[in-house]
Amino acid sequence: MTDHFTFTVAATDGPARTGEIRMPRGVIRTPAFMPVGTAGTVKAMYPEQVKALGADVVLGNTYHLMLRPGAERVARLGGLHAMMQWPYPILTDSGGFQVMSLAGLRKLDETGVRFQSHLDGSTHLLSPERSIEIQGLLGSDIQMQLDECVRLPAPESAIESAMRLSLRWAERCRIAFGDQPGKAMFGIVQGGDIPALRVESAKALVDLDLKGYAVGGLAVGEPQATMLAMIETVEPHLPTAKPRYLMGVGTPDDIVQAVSRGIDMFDCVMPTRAGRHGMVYTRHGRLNLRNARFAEDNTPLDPESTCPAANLYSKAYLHHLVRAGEILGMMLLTWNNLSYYQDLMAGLRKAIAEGRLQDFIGETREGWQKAER
Ligand SMILES: Nc1nc2c(CCNCC3CCCC3)c3[nH]c(NCCc4ccccc4)nc3cc2c(=O)[nH]1
Repeated sequence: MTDHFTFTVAATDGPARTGEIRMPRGVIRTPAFMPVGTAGTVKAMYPEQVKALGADVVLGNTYHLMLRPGAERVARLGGLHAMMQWPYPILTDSGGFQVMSLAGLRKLDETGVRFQSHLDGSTHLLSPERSIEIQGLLGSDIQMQLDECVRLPAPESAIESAMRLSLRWAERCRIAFGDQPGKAMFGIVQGGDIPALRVESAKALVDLDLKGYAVGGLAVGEPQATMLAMIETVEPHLPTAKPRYLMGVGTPDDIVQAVSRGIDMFDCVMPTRAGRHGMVYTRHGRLNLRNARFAEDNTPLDPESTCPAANLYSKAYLHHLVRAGEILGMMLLTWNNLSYYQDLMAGLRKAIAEGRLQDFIGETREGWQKAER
Protein backbone atom coordinates (compact mmCIF):
# COMPACT_ATOMS: atom_id res chain seq x y z
CA MET A 1 0.00 0.00 0.00
CA THR A 2 1.13 3.58 -0.53
CA ASP A 3 1.54 6.32 2.07
CA HIS A 4 -0.07 8.85 -0.25
CA PHE A 5 -2.88 9.31 -2.77
CA THR A 6 -2.40 8.33 -6.43
CA PHE A 7 -4.82 7.94 -9.36
CA THR A 8 -3.76 5.88 -12.39
CA VAL A 9 -5.77 5.54 -15.62
CA ALA A 10 -5.18 2.02 -16.97
CA ALA A 11 -7.26 2.30 -20.16
CA THR A 12 -9.67 4.64 -21.94
CA ASP A 13 -12.56 4.17 -24.38
CA GLY A 14 -13.54 7.59 -25.71
CA PRO A 15 -13.94 9.90 -22.72
CA ALA A 16 -14.48 6.84 -20.47
CA ARG A 17 -11.58 5.69 -18.26
CA THR A 18 -10.84 2.72 -16.05
CA GLY A 19 -8.12 2.81 -13.42
CA GLU A 20 -7.49 2.92 -9.72
CA ILE A 21 -7.04 5.28 -6.81
CA ARG A 22 -4.38 4.03 -4.43
CA MET A 23 -4.58 5.21 -0.80
CA PRO A 24 -3.06 3.95 2.49
CA ARG A 25 -6.34 2.18 3.40
CA GLY A 26 -6.78 0.49 0.04
CA VAL A 27 -7.31 0.64 -3.71
CA ILE A 28 -10.46 2.03 -5.33
CA ARG A 29 -11.12 0.50 -8.76
CA THR A 30 -12.75 2.98 -11.11
CA PRO A 31 -15.37 3.46 -12.40
CA ALA A 32 -16.51 2.90 -8.81
CA PHE A 33 -19.90 2.80 -7.14
CA MET A 34 -19.67 3.89 -3.51
CA PRO A 35 -22.44 2.49 -1.28
CA VAL A 36 -23.89 5.09 1.06
CA GLY A 37 -23.35 4.51 4.77
CA THR A 38 -24.95 7.74 6.00
CA ALA A 39 -24.83 7.15 9.76
CA GLY A 40 -21.80 4.86 9.85
CA THR A 41 -23.54 1.83 8.43
CA VAL A 42 -24.59 0.68 4.97
CA LYS A 43 -28.15 0.01 6.07
CA ALA A 44 -29.13 -3.70 6.40
CA MET A 45 -25.63 -4.90 5.43
CA TYR A 46 -22.61 -6.21 7.33
CA PRO A 47 -19.37 -4.45 6.33
CA GLU A 48 -17.83 -7.81 5.29
CA GLN A 49 -20.77 -8.34 2.91
CA VAL A 50 -20.33 -4.86 1.38
CA LYS A 51 -16.65 -5.59 0.78
CA ALA A 52 -17.35 -9.07 -0.62
CA LEU A 53 -19.66 -7.55 -3.23
CA GLY A 54 -16.71 -5.54 -4.60
CA ALA A 55 -17.20 -2.14 -2.97
CA ASP A 56 -13.80 -0.55 -2.32
CA VAL A 57 -15.07 2.61 -0.56
CA VAL A 58 -18.20 3.62 1.32
CA LEU A 59 -19.70 7.02 2.12
CA GLY A 60 -20.26 8.61 5.49
CA ASN A 61 -21.88 11.94 6.20
CA THR A 62 -20.79 14.94 8.20
CA TYR A 63 -24.36 16.15 8.80
CA HIS A 64 -25.70 12.94 10.31
CA LEU A 65 -22.58 11.99 12.26
CA MET A 66 -21.98 15.47 13.72
CA LEU A 67 -25.47 15.34 15.21
CA ARG A 68 -25.29 11.71 16.33
CA PRO A 69 -23.05 10.31 17.82
CA GLY A 70 -21.00 13.56 17.42
CA ALA A 71 -17.67 14.05 15.65
CA GLU A 72 -15.58 14.42 18.81
CA ARG A 73 -17.17 11.27 20.25
CA VAL A 74 -16.35 9.28 17.09
CA ALA A 75 -12.75 10.52 17.38
CA ARG A 76 -12.57 9.52 21.07
CA LEU A 77 -13.81 6.07 20.07
CA GLY A 78 -11.04 5.66 17.50
CA GLY A 79 -12.68 7.01 14.38
CA LEU A 80 -15.31 5.80 11.93
CA HIS A 81 -13.18 2.99 10.38
CA ALA A 82 -12.69 1.34 13.79
CA MET A 83 -16.28 1.90 14.93
CA MET A 84 -17.93 0.48 11.83
CA GLN A 85 -15.23 -2.15 11.20
CA TRP A 86 -14.58 -0.85 7.69
CA PRO A 87 -10.75 -0.64 7.38
CA TYR A 88 -10.89 0.46 3.73
CA PRO A 89 -11.31 4.00 2.29
CA ILE A 90 -14.23 6.14 3.45
CA LEU A 91 -15.40 9.25 1.57
CA THR A 92 -17.45 11.75 3.53
CA ASP A 93 -19.78 14.38 2.13
CA SER A 94 -19.38 17.82 3.70
CA GLY A 95 -22.92 18.04 5.08
CA GLY A 96 -24.18 21.14 3.28
CA PHE A 97 -26.40 19.20 0.90
CA GLN A 98 -28.02 17.29 3.76
CA VAL A 99 -28.53 20.44 5.85
CA MET A 100 -30.50 21.99 2.99
CA SER A 101 -32.65 18.87 2.61
CA LEU A 102 -33.03 17.67 6.21
CA ALA A 103 -32.41 20.34 8.82
CA GLY A 104 -35.01 22.60 10.29
CA LEU A 105 -34.53 26.37 10.48
CA ARG A 106 -31.41 27.05 8.45
CA LYS A 107 -29.59 30.26 7.66
CA LEU A 108 -26.85 30.31 5.06
CA ASP A 109 -24.36 33.16 4.85
CA GLU A 110 -20.68 33.74 4.03
CA THR A 111 -19.64 32.11 7.32
CA GLY A 112 -21.43 28.83 6.67
CA VAL A 113 -24.82 27.25 7.38
CA ARG A 114 -26.52 27.67 10.76
CA PHE A 115 -29.25 25.09 11.30
CA GLN A 116 -31.42 23.28 13.75
CA SER A 117 -30.92 19.53 14.19
CA HIS A 118 -33.78 17.50 12.74
CA LEU A 119 -33.26 15.16 15.73
CA ASP A 120 -33.52 17.44 18.78
CA GLY A 121 -33.77 21.02 17.52
CA SER A 122 -30.30 21.95 18.83
CA THR A 123 -28.60 24.69 16.80
CA HIS A 124 -25.32 24.15 14.91
CA LEU A 125 -22.97 26.01 12.60
CA LEU A 126 -21.44 24.15 9.68
CA SER A 127 -18.67 26.33 8.27
CA PRO A 128 -16.08 25.24 5.70
CA GLU A 129 -13.52 24.98 8.51
CA ARG A 130 -15.86 23.04 10.83
CA SER A 131 -16.87 20.65 8.03
CA ILE A 132 -13.22 19.81 7.31
CA GLU A 133 -12.55 19.51 11.05
CA ILE A 134 -15.47 17.08 11.46
CA GLN A 135 -14.37 15.00 8.46
CA GLY A 136 -10.90 14.85 10.01
CA LEU A 137 -12.30 13.78 13.39
CA LEU A 138 -14.27 11.01 11.64
CA GLY A 139 -11.01 9.84 10.03
CA SER A 140 -12.32 10.32 6.49
CA ASP A 141 -9.90 9.45 3.65
CA ILE A 142 -11.58 11.57 0.95
CA GLN A 143 -13.14 14.76 2.26
CA MET A 144 -15.54 16.94 0.31
CA GLN A 145 -15.51 20.73 0.41
CA LEU A 146 -18.53 22.47 1.94
CA ASP A 147 -20.65 23.79 -0.91
CA GLU A 148 -24.06 25.22 -1.69
CA CYS A 149 -26.13 23.05 -4.02
CA VAL A 150 -29.16 24.66 -5.67
CA ARG A 151 -32.15 22.54 -6.70
CA LEU A 152 -33.19 22.93 -10.35
CA PRO A 153 -34.97 24.75 -11.92
CA ALA A 154 -33.60 27.89 -10.27
CA PRO A 155 -33.05 31.54 -11.23
CA GLU A 156 -29.63 32.19 -12.80
CA SER A 157 -28.87 34.68 -10.00
CA ALA A 158 -29.32 31.98 -7.34
CA ILE A 159 -27.20 29.51 -9.30
CA GLU A 160 -24.46 32.09 -9.81
CA SER A 161 -24.28 33.19 -6.17
CA ALA A 162 -24.23 29.56 -4.97
CA MET A 163 -21.44 28.72 -7.42
CA ARG A 164 -19.31 31.68 -6.32
CA LEU A 165 -19.93 31.04 -2.61
CA SER A 166 -18.91 27.42 -3.16
CA LEU A 167 -15.66 28.60 -4.79
CA ARG A 168 -14.85 30.82 -1.81
CA TRP A 169 -15.66 27.91 0.51
CA ALA A 170 -13.43 25.61 -1.58
CA GLU A 171 -10.48 27.92 -0.89
CA ARG A 172 -11.27 28.00 2.85
CA CYS A 173 -11.60 24.19 2.92
CA ARG A 174 -8.27 23.79 1.13
CA ILE A 175 -6.58 25.98 3.77
CA ALA A 176 -8.35 24.15 6.64
CA PHE A 177 -7.46 20.76 5.16
CA GLY A 178 -3.80 21.71 4.81
CA ASP A 179 -1.40 18.96 3.81
CA GLN A 180 -2.56 15.47 4.86
CA PRO A 181 -0.53 12.83 2.93
CA GLY A 182 -2.61 9.77 2.10
CA LYS A 183 -5.83 11.75 2.38
CA ALA A 184 -7.56 13.88 -0.22
CA MET A 185 -9.91 16.82 -0.39
CA PHE A 186 -12.12 17.09 -3.48
CA GLY A 187 -13.62 20.29 -4.85
CA ILE A 188 -17.22 20.33 -6.09
CA VAL A 189 -18.12 21.96 -9.42
CA GLN A 190 -21.36 23.90 -9.25
CA GLY A 191 -23.13 26.13 -11.78
CA GLY A 192 -26.55 24.49 -12.16
CA ASP A 193 -27.69 24.09 -15.77
CA ILE A 194 -25.73 27.13 -17.00
CA PRO A 195 -22.72 26.10 -19.11
CA ALA A 196 -20.74 29.32 -18.64
CA LEU A 197 -21.03 29.07 -14.85
CA ARG A 198 -20.10 25.39 -14.95
CA VAL A 199 -16.92 26.15 -16.92
CA GLU A 200 -15.99 29.06 -14.64
CA SER A 201 -16.48 26.85 -11.55
CA ALA A 202 -14.40 24.00 -13.02
CA LYS A 203 -11.53 26.27 -14.07
CA ALA A 204 -11.36 28.02 -10.70
CA LEU A 205 -11.33 24.69 -8.82
CA VAL A 206 -8.63 23.26 -11.11
CA ASP A 207 -6.49 26.31 -10.24
CA LEU A 208 -6.66 25.15 -6.59
CA ASP A 209 -4.86 21.97 -7.70
CA LEU A 210 -7.02 19.57 -5.62
CA LYS A 211 -6.69 15.76 -5.57
CA GLY A 212 -10.06 15.17 -7.28
CA TYR A 213 -13.12 16.96 -8.60
CA ALA A 214 -16.78 16.25 -7.97
CA VAL A 215 -19.56 17.44 -10.24
CA GLY A 216 -22.27 18.62 -7.87
CA GLY A 217 -25.55 20.42 -8.31
CA LEU A 218 -26.94 17.62 -10.48
CA ALA A 219 -29.55 14.91 -9.92
CA VAL A 220 -31.49 17.67 -8.21
CA GLY A 221 -34.62 17.59 -10.33
CA GLU A 222 -33.28 18.23 -13.82
CA PRO A 223 -33.97 15.86 -16.76
CA GLN A 224 -31.26 13.26 -17.45
CA ALA A 225 -30.47 15.04 -20.73
CA THR A 226 -29.61 18.22 -18.80
CA MET A 227 -27.44 16.28 -16.35
CA LEU A 228 -25.56 14.63 -19.24
CA ALA A 229 -25.17 17.95 -21.06
CA MET A 230 -23.60 19.53 -17.96
CA ILE A 231 -21.16 16.60 -17.63
CA GLU A 232 -20.18 17.09 -21.31
CA THR A 233 -19.72 20.83 -20.62
CA VAL A 234 -17.52 20.34 -17.55
CA GLU A 235 -15.48 17.24 -18.49
CA PRO A 236 -13.09 18.90 -20.98
CA HIS A 237 -12.05 21.39 -18.27
CA LEU A 238 -11.17 18.78 -15.66
CA PRO A 239 -7.66 17.23 -15.56
CA THR A 240 -7.61 13.70 -17.01
CA ALA A 241 -5.10 12.62 -14.37
CA LYS A 242 -7.50 13.23 -11.47
CA PRO A 243 -10.70 11.40 -10.51
CA ARG A 244 -14.12 12.81 -11.36
CA TYR A 245 -17.01 12.10 -8.92
CA LEU A 246 -20.67 12.65 -9.91
CA MET A 247 -22.50 13.20 -6.64
CA GLY A 248 -25.75 11.44 -5.85
CA VAL A 249 -25.95 9.50 -9.12
CA GLY A 250 -27.80 7.36 -9.73
CA THR A 251 -29.87 4.81 -11.57
CA PRO A 252 -27.99 2.14 -13.54
CA ASP A 253 -28.77 4.03 -16.77
CA ASP A 254 -27.52 7.35 -15.29
CA ILE A 255 -24.29 5.59 -14.32
CA VAL A 256 -23.53 3.97 -17.69
CA GLN A 257 -24.30 7.23 -19.48
CA ALA A 258 -22.04 9.22 -17.12
CA VAL A 259 -19.20 6.65 -17.29
CA SER A 260 -19.23 6.96 -21.08
CA ARG A 261 -18.78 10.74 -20.62
CA GLY A 262 -15.74 10.43 -18.32
CA ILE A 263 -17.03 10.08 -14.76
CA ASP A 264 -15.04 7.77 -12.42
CA MET A 265 -16.95 7.71 -9.09
CA PHE A 266 -20.59 7.53 -8.08
CA ASP A 267 -22.68 7.42 -4.92
CA CYS A 268 -26.41 6.99 -4.56
CA VAL A 269 -28.88 5.91 -1.88
CA MET A 270 -30.98 4.30 -4.65
CA PRO A 271 -29.86 0.64 -4.39
CA THR A 272 -29.99 0.56 -0.57
CA ARG A 273 -33.13 2.71 -0.12
CA ALA A 274 -35.01 0.96 -2.93
CA GLY A 275 -34.09 -2.42 -1.41
CA ARG A 276 -35.76 -1.43 1.85
CA HIS A 277 -38.91 -0.53 -0.07
CA GLY A 278 -39.26 -3.73 -2.09
CA MET A 279 -37.63 -2.51 -5.32
CA VAL A 280 -34.93 -4.64 -6.92
CA TYR A 281 -32.41 -3.88 -9.65
CA THR A 282 -31.46 -6.81 -11.90
CA ARG A 283 -29.87 -7.35 -15.30
CA HIS A 284 -33.44 -7.58 -16.61
CA GLY A 285 -34.41 -4.17 -15.23
CA ARG A 286 -36.16 -2.93 -12.09
CA LEU A 287 -38.91 -4.94 -10.39
CA ASN A 288 -41.30 -3.92 -7.62
CA LEU A 289 -41.53 -7.10 -5.56
CA ARG A 290 -44.60 -5.82 -3.73
CA ASN A 291 -46.51 -6.48 -6.93
CA ALA A 292 -49.00 -9.38 -6.64
CA ARG A 293 -47.69 -10.87 -9.89
CA PHE A 294 -44.75 -12.28 -7.90
CA ALA A 295 -46.88 -14.02 -5.24
CA GLU A 296 -46.40 -17.45 -6.85
CA ASP A 297 -43.34 -16.83 -8.99
CA ASN A 298 -41.05 -19.59 -7.77
CA THR A 299 -38.04 -18.44 -9.83
CA PRO A 300 -35.05 -16.48 -8.43
CA LEU A 301 -34.31 -12.88 -9.40
CA ASP A 302 -31.24 -13.84 -11.46
CA PRO A 303 -29.85 -17.42 -11.66
CA GLU A 304 -26.70 -16.06 -13.34
CA SER A 305 -25.87 -13.80 -10.37
CA THR A 306 -23.30 -14.96 -7.80
CA CYS A 307 -25.35 -13.33 -5.00
CA PRO A 308 -27.56 -15.78 -3.02
CA ALA A 309 -30.22 -13.05 -2.69
CA ALA A 310 -30.47 -13.20 -6.50
CA ASN A 311 -29.80 -16.84 -7.37
CA LEU A 312 -31.28 -18.78 -4.43
CA TYR A 313 -34.47 -17.30 -2.97
CA SER A 314 -37.67 -17.26 -5.02
CA LYS A 315 -39.42 -14.05 -5.99
CA ALA A 316 -42.49 -15.47 -4.23
CA TYR A 317 -40.60 -15.69 -0.95
CA LEU A 318 -39.10 -12.21 -1.39
CA HIS A 319 -42.58 -10.90 -2.24
CA HIS A 320 -43.90 -12.49 0.97
CA LEU A 321 -41.11 -10.98 3.08
CA VAL A 322 -41.70 -7.54 1.59
CA ARG A 323 -45.47 -7.71 2.07
CA ALA A 324 -44.95 -8.94 5.65
CA GLY A 325 -42.43 -6.13 6.34
CA GLU A 326 -39.90 -8.75 7.45
CA ILE A 327 -36.35 -7.52 8.24
CA LEU A 328 -34.88 -10.34 6.11
CA GLY A 329 -36.69 -8.86 3.12
CA MET A 330 -34.80 -5.57 3.51
CA MET A 331 -31.54 -7.46 4.01
CA LEU A 332 -31.92 -9.69 0.92
CA LEU A 333 -33.13 -6.94 -1.44
CA THR A 334 -30.37 -4.56 -0.31
CA TRP A 335 -27.85 -7.37 -0.80
CA ASN A 336 -29.21 -8.05 -4.31
CA ASN A 337 -29.24 -4.38 -5.30
CA LEU A 338 -25.70 -3.62 -4.14
CA SER A 339 -24.54 -6.85 -5.80
CA TYR A 340 -26.13 -5.77 -9.07
CA TYR A 341 -24.60 -2.27 -8.88
CA GLN A 342 -21.13 -3.69 -8.17
CA ASP A 343 -21.47 -6.24 -11.00
CA LEU A 344 -22.48 -3.38 -13.31
CA MET A 345 -19.35 -1.41 -12.31
CA ALA A 346 -17.14 -4.48 -12.82
CA GLY A 347 -18.69 -4.95 -16.26
CA LEU A 348 -18.05 -1.29 -17.13
CA ARG A 349 -14.41 -1.48 -15.98
CA LYS A 350 -13.85 -4.65 -18.06
CA ALA A 351 -15.60 -3.23 -21.13
CA ILE A 352 -13.49 -0.04 -21.03
CA ALA A 353 -10.30 -2.10 -20.61
CA GLU A 354 -11.33 -4.13 -23.68
CA GLY A 355 -12.37 -1.08 -25.72
CA ARG A 356 -15.95 -2.31 -26.08
CA LEU A 357 -17.84 0.11 -23.82
CA GLN A 358 -20.54 1.05 -26.33
CA ASP A 359 -21.27 -2.64 -27.06
CA PHE A 360 -21.51 -3.34 -23.31
CA ILE A 361 -23.86 -0.40 -22.79
CA GLY A 362 -26.01 -1.56 -25.69
CA GLU A 363 -26.25 -5.12 -24.37
CA THR A 364 -26.92 -3.88 -20.82
CA ARG A 365 -29.70 -1.48 -21.82
CA GLU A 366 -31.28 -4.20 -24.00
CA GLY A 367 -31.38 -6.49 -20.95
CA TRP A 368 -33.21 -3.86 -18.91
CA GLN A 369 -36.08 -3.76 -21.41
CA LYS A 370 -37.19 -7.29 -20.49
CA ALA A 371 -38.48 -6.63 -16.97
CA GLU A 372 -40.09 -3.24 -17.48
CA ARG A 373 -42.64 -4.88 -19.92
N1 LIG B 1 -21.98 18.12 -1.17
C1 LIG B 1 -22.84 17.83 -2.16
N2 LIG B 1 -23.53 16.68 -2.11
C2 LIG B 1 -24.45 16.43 -3.12
C3 LIG B 1 -25.26 15.25 -3.05
C4 LIG B 1 -25.13 14.24 -1.91
C5 LIG B 1 -24.32 13.05 -2.39
N3 LIG B 1 -24.54 11.87 -1.54
C6 LIG B 1 -24.04 12.01 -0.18
C7 LIG B 1 -24.31 10.78 0.64
C8 LIG B 1 -23.63 10.88 1.99
C9 LIG B 1 -24.68 10.52 3.01
C10 LIG B 1 -25.99 10.68 2.36
C11 LIG B 1 -25.79 10.56 0.88
C12 LIG B 1 -26.19 15.04 -4.06
N4 LIG B 1 -27.12 14.08 -4.21
C13 LIG B 1 -27.79 14.40 -5.35
N5 LIG B 1 -28.82 13.73 -5.84
C14 LIG B 1 -29.42 12.62 -5.09
C15 LIG B 1 -30.66 12.25 -5.89
C16 LIG B 1 -31.38 11.15 -5.23
C17 LIG B 1 -32.29 11.42 -4.20
C18 LIG B 1 -32.95 10.37 -3.60
C19 LIG B 1 -32.72 9.05 -4.01
C20 LIG B 1 -31.80 8.81 -5.03
C21 LIG B 1 -31.13 9.85 -5.63
N6 LIG B 1 -27.31 15.49 -5.94
C22 LIG B 1 -26.31 15.93 -5.15
C23 LIG B 1 -25.51 17.07 -5.24
C24 LIG B 1 -24.59 17.32 -4.21
C25 LIG B 1 -23.79 18.53 -4.22
O1 LIG B 1 -23.89 19.38 -5.13
N7 LIG B 1 -22.96 18.74 -3.17
